[in-house]
Amino acid sequence: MPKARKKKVPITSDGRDIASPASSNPHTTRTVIRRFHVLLKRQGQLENNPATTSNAAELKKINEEIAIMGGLAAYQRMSSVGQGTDRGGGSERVLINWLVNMGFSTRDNMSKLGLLEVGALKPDNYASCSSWIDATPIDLRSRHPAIREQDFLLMEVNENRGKWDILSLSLVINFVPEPRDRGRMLCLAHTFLRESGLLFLVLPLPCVENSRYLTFEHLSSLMTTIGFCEVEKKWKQGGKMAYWLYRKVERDTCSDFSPFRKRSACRQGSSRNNFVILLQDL
Ligand SMILES: C[S@@+](CC[C@H](N)C(=O)[O-])C[C@H]1O[C@@H](n2cnc3c(N)ncnc32)[C@H](O)[C@@H]1O
Repeated sequence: MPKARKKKVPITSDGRDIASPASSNPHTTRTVIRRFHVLLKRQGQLENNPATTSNAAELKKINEEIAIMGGLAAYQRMSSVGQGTDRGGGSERVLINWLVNMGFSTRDNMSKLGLLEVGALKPDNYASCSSWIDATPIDLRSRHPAIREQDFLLMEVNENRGKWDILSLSLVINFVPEPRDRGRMLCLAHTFLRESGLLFLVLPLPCVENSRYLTFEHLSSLMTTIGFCEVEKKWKQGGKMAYWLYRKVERDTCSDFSPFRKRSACRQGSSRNNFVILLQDL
């Protein structure tokens, strides 16, 4: 007897429903997210390369695979599953904890802290702190009416210069395929923060622990060059995430971006990844 055929589920659906993350085990989630990163990176490279026939063909194949996987919608769904199960909750908990310890939640007669949350999968990550944090969540693709659909890299510079008390880039830099755009994000964050404003940065630990081009020390000097001073850092051996809190300081007038304009190997070995952040002159 022929086998009954499984009913096909449309995997390219654009469900903006944040309440129903795909059921998935952590291993599947990580595998899919990793594949997305590989595809997005290659997509970015091909889009910036000369338009040859073979590049166009490869780009078409990559775009098809991304679409078959469900596009950004599926990536966001997987990330929100990862946010819940894999990491014991969202990274905002780490930031909130640090801010509470710094006394921000108990300041009298102070206006609320204006927080720009870039790459927000949920609209209410900071709801528990609404008495002292005024959060503005944005994302390339909004999953909820309260999340503004906005590319951070295209935000109006003059409108946002010095506007924000806190800016969150949690698992966003590693999503950006082009290393110079990653650097531009960090520079824009510096511009958008008010004097002494705070930047919350989260990266998957392997981006700094096992990259050929980025170590903790290299990241630290890159951030100093941009004009950030480290306030807090949290990661553990064998963990998945690394968290930092930086304070904006005035950028040195003779800040030299040249050591960060090109890749230079910090570590050797074939098992390394190639994650890198590059800076361009301002
Ligand atoms: C891995 S999710 C991270 C979500 C969440 N912040 C967290 O920590 O789990 C990355 C999100 O960043 C968003 N993103 C990437 N580049 C962006 C940009 N230039 N502007 C706004 N959002 C961006 C993506 O659309 C995606 O939803």
